[in-house]
Amino acid sequence: MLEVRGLRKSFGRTVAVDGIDLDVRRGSIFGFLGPNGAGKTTTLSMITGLLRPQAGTVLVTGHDVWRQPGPAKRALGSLPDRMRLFDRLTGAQMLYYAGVLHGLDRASARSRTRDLAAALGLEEALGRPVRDYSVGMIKKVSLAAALIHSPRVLVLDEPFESVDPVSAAQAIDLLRSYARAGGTVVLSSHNMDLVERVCDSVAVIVSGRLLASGTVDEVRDGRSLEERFVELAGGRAAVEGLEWLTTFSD
Ligand SMILES: Nc1ncnc2c1ncn2[C@@H]1O[C@H](COP(=O)(O)OP(=O)(O)OP(=O)(O)O)[C@@H](O)[C@H]1O
Repeated sequence: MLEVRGLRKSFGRTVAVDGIDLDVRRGSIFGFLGPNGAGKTTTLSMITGLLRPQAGTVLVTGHDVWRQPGPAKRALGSLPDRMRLFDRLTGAQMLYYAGVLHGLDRASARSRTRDLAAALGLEEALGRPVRDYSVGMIKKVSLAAALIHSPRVLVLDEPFESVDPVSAAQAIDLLRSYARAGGTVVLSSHNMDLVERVCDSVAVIVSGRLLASGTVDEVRDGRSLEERFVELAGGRAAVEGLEWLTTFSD
């Protein structure tokens, strides 16, 4: 469903993504892991067509995101990082807007809004402006907006960030049933427990390069995913030179 080849992007002298290849199968949930600044958001933004790569190709359901943007983008649902929202709309208006923008008729946009709000625990919030939402509620309404047109491929940048455990469990149930029905999910996360619970396969990106990819068990290689991740990311830095921190200001 998703085929990425030789993806590359620099910002000035910073090489953010340095030749990434990825394949994600239909019906699977793929986790994209990496330390801060590793290149996850840059990669996901190139996959969804928000950012133009300097080299490489992205095929979504066989369609090139840059050469055939129409069919590729119709197949995609996306939750970008730090997305600017039309936050004077209420949650219900925002989801209705996302639905009709993707070609749903009005009645379907309204009924799917209700279904998604129920599945993600957003019913009480639907009538309030999105700008009054908490960070976690914004994630949930953005996830609902990504799902409303039932895309073939979902690309979610840190969908669980700031989301409480009950809501995260609801979101995971929803993603699992979506994947069982043949949907494909690519998500990035720093939460290793959630990734181990929800993902079939993972890839670890460090400094713009993939250092490991495969099933969760293959990448874990007999350890916990967190231990393996820390090792791939270069281990923990020793806390030195911060003696002043324990002198306390008073
Ligand atoms: N628009 C930009 N202009 C300049 N540099 C950028 C820009 N976007 C990203 N970068 C740089 O590219 C690198 C990769 O950033 P990216 O946001 O993809 O990392 P990330 O893995 O998503 O990090 P995090 O886990 O902190 O969200 C970083 O060094 C970042 O500073």
